[in-house]
Amino acid sequence: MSKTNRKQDALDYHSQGRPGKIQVIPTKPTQSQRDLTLAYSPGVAEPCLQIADNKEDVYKYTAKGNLVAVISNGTAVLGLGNIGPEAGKPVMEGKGLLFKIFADIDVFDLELDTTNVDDFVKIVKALEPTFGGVNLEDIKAPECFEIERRLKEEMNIPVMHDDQHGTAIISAAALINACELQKKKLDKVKIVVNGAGAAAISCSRLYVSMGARKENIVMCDRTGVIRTDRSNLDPIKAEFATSRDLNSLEEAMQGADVFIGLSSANCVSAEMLASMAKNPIVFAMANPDPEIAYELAIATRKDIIMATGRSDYPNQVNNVLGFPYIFRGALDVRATAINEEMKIAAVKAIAALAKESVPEAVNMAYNAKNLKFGKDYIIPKPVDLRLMTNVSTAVARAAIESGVARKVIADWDAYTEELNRRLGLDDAIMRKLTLKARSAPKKVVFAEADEYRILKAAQIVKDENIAIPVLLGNREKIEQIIADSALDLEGVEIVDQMLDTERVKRYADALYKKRQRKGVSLNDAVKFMRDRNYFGASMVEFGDADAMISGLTKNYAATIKPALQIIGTEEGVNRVAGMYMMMTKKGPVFFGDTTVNVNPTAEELVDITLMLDESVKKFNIKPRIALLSYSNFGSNEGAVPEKMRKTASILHEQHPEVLVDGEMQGNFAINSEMMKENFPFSALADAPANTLVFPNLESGNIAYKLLQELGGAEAVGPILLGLKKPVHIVQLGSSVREIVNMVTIAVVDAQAKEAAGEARKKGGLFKKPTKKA
Ligand SMILES: NC(=O)C1=CN([C@@H]2O[C@H](COP(=O)(O)OP(=O)(O)OC[C@H]3O[C@@H](n4cnc5c(N)ncnc54)[C@H](OP(=O)(O)O)[C@@H]3O)[C@@H](O)[C@H]2O)C=CC1
Ligand SMILES: CC(=O)C(=O)O
Ligand SMILES: [Mg+2]
Repeated sequence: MSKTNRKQDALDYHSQGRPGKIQVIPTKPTQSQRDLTLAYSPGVAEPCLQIADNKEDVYKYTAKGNLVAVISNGTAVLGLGNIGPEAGKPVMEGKGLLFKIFADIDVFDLELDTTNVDDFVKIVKALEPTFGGVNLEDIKAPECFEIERRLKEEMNIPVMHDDQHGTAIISAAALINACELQKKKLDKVKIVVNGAGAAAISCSRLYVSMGARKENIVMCDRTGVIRTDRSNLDPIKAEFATSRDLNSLEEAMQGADVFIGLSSANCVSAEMLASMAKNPIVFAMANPDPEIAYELAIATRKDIIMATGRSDYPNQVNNVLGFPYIFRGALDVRATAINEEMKIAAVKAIAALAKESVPEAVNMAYNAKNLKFGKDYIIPKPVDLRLMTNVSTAVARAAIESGVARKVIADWDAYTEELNRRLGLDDAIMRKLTLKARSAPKKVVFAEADEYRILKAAQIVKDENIAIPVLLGNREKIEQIIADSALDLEGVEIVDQMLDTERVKRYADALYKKRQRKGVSLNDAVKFMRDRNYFGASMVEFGDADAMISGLTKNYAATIKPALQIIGTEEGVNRVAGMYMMMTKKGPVFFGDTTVNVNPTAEELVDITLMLDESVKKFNIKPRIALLSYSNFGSNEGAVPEKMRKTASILHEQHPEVLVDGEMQGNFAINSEMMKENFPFSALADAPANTLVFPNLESGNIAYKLLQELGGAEAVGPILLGLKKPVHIVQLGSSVREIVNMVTIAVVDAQAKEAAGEARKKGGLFKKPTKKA
């Protein structure tokens, strides 16, 4: 894309539709006259009076606790300089947008038409009743230092000048990691800082507090090197003045280990970079254009670690990685300040996160195969949702421990869940299942281990200790993909069924015994074992693995058939069925059958309902089951309503312990108020259904797919019900996240089946067959 096009795109982005980037949205219902009476006069007087009695109640009855002011006077907007408050507004709105999407914090951006420090301080101070925190932005040095100092002293809510401290926190995290990768010690490195403004001074101060030596720092401004013998030396710049005989940036750069650019575009040359020490670290952070272009820098030095403030190159060192989460943590404990302890906690959390395995969603967002801690990935990416939990939690903890919190967090797991919920990641169930899986990880055989996504999922479940993966397939091919994608699967067992003649024979013998009267010869059985779905299912049957995952590249029937022939259904169960756990905004809802039975009879639907009932209980959820149709309790005639009615009647008669009702329409099933008003006799009148039984495969399948695409619900499944041992089949083309979810469920399923087997054995009801392998 040409530069002119990009310019027009950026202008269009801001001007099209409703101008600007943010709007205010009510958080309470406003449909009825009653709502309006409560929202405004007279109802609103009640919270007013409560707050008048107790000022702290402002946090209870208003948006204050989640509202941050982003305040600027436009005197140092990005690296564009003093362009004024109106011209700075797009940046401040942009920060508002980032606060919201990354940390669910609401922002009013305020652009003040004053360069006078006293006026600025007076205005902001008077805003304290409105806001939970203040983010000062793009105010030039040296005024910014006094403004921030005075506001911190005089205000009782957290105040942070982000260009100072946000930048310092992120760049310090990046610097620690870059030093480690370049094998340099922070207390030894020679640092050149170009720029002596808000960002540069604060970054240098933080590096010193983290171990860098002041005497190893040379700072430059527009005039050149800041020397102790400079006349009229600004007292803040004097803090980093050097007594060394250096006159220019060019001279300062010679032999330096680290360059920190917080100045303006293109003021560093290739020659300057070439003169730096071995394995240099260069953070050219001026926005929007860095001190030296990324391409030029990496072409000049092969041994460089290069970072910029931009999102379109590797290593974006930008304060966006910090401010949303620092304020989130501070607001959540109602901190009175953002202090050094909280900043250092943020540095450590960000630096540590870069070393953890990268979620596939992040890889996908950057079109990367497998981002990994290294020269091109020294700090996390801004889209990494784990920043929210890791950084906010670290900041909140530090606030409590350092005594600036007015609210204490007692249950940190619940807090983490709350943070995830804010991001719409309300998959508490999946997290609980993950914990359960981790408590006793099981051996899971991956039948399609020559697929990158399967291998990436195997690495994740191994890293997270959810399962012990076994990779089934051509060894050479698997090892090649692992090497090409830099996956870490060291020590993981690979089974190549083509070369494992002993097991092929053993498994084929068993299959032959089972199927010899169904047209399968021993020769056929041996041939079948070359198919990984037959071999994998046999591994599970023989106890060589506890569960199998397959189906990514084959259709459902091709995977399910071997499992049925080799493993078979559970005792007393005549069929298998598929269930989806749909993660909706209203919590998890289970859908069945979505995968196997095309047009089940009422009797077959009874079996399916009982299987769903059993399975939902395994998730520690009390099933509330609705039998769906286009009719409510006889309101319409037709084959389908009749079938569902018959299913309900058999279940009510033969299984009164199951909480089920029908037939009913989908909206009544999940809206208990509607149900109560119209059908108060229904078993689902008190609370909505959480398990939906569909009359046939097409309705179930269509419903879950539409909900996934239009409703934004995550689908976990299909969870195969009814098999004696856990075989789970991921959908054709599933994502890594979906595969990991299925492995987690397979492990929990294996644990449950093992426990049920033990219980039966103890009760003498069922003698477990002795394992042969
Ligand atoms: N990546 C990130 O996250 C962030 C990047 N920044 C970037 O850092 C830069 C500075 O921002 P901020 O500190 O807020 O602004 P300030 O106005 O407070 O400071 C700017 C400083 O840069 C110096 N400077 C400007 N041009 C040059 C040059 N060619 N050579 C040497 N020094 C120069 C100025 O020198 P003098 O004192 O002589 O005028 C001044 O000291 C901007 O480009 C901004 O985009 C800032 C915050 C975050
Ligand atoms: C990123 C930022 O805050 C700046 O460049 O000013
Ligand atoms: Mg800024």
